[in-house]
Amino acid sequence: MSQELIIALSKGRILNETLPLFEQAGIHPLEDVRKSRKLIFDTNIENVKLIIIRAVDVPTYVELGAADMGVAGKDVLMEHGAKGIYEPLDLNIARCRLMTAGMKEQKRPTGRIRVATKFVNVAKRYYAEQGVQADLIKLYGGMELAPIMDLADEIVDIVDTGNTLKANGLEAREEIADISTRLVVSQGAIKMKNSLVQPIIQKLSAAVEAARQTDS
Ligand SMILES: Nc1ncnc2c1ncn2[C@@H]1O[C@H](COP(=O)(O)OP(=O)(O)OP(=O)(O)O)[C@@H](O)[C@H]1O
Ligand SMILES: O=P(O)(O)OC[C@H]1O[C@H](OP(=O)(O)OP(=O)(O)O)[C@H](O)[C@@H]1O
Repeated sequence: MSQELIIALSKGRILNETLPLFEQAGIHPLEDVRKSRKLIFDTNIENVKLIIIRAVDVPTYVELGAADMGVAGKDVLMEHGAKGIYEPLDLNIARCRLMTAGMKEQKRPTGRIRVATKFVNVAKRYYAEQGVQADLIKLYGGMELAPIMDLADEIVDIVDTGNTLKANGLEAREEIADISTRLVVSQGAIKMKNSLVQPIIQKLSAAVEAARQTDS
């Protein structure tokens, strides 16, 4: 029996940029994933299937081997910890920065601070490295509201254009990491399905390079 390969794609913002890269690499779903309520899709390659799940769940599927490969933001991978997951390729999409931010022209208070974020693990590590005592407040979106409502002194969030910060009277403070979307591969797939995995990495790598050339 031929081996099956499962690739987990993040739905939401990344998906629109991921599908054309996969198409260029010779893999496309057999139906329009944006119109379907299905979560698992056959592709033009008989033994390759796509699952389309929330971005935060991609590292879990790949780490536990329920998916062989995945596509997720570096922010999500950093937050998850992504132990034992290989990260062979930067797909160079959804580029943004993970930053601290606070109310415009207000300094960070001295002593303990309250930090609201989706990225509690990354934030905890970052403030500890900076020698800042931080109480983390887990939120699931709209982080920019937290300092306005005096729920937090600072936030840790994604910044792209900076428009969301500006529209809410906040400013970026420190950069924690440069973020882009990565291709990840499970330990098991590297060991047991390398003959399926390697050609996909190579073709995606060529697609990323072609996109880079078009952009420049
Ligand atoms: N404003 C942005 N500009 C560019 N890239 C972004 C931006 N916001 C998030 N990203 C990147 O895109 C990824 C997916 O973003 P998206 O907004 O779809 O996810 P999410 O809000 O975490 O997902 P969900 O809707 O499941 O909660 C993030 O993990 C990050 O890497
Ligand atoms: O710098 P900008 O270009 O304004 O982009 C940054 C915004 O984009 C993301 O939010 P998203 O739209 O995913 O909503 P969320 O807050 O619900 O996660 C992020 O959390 C910021 O709020």
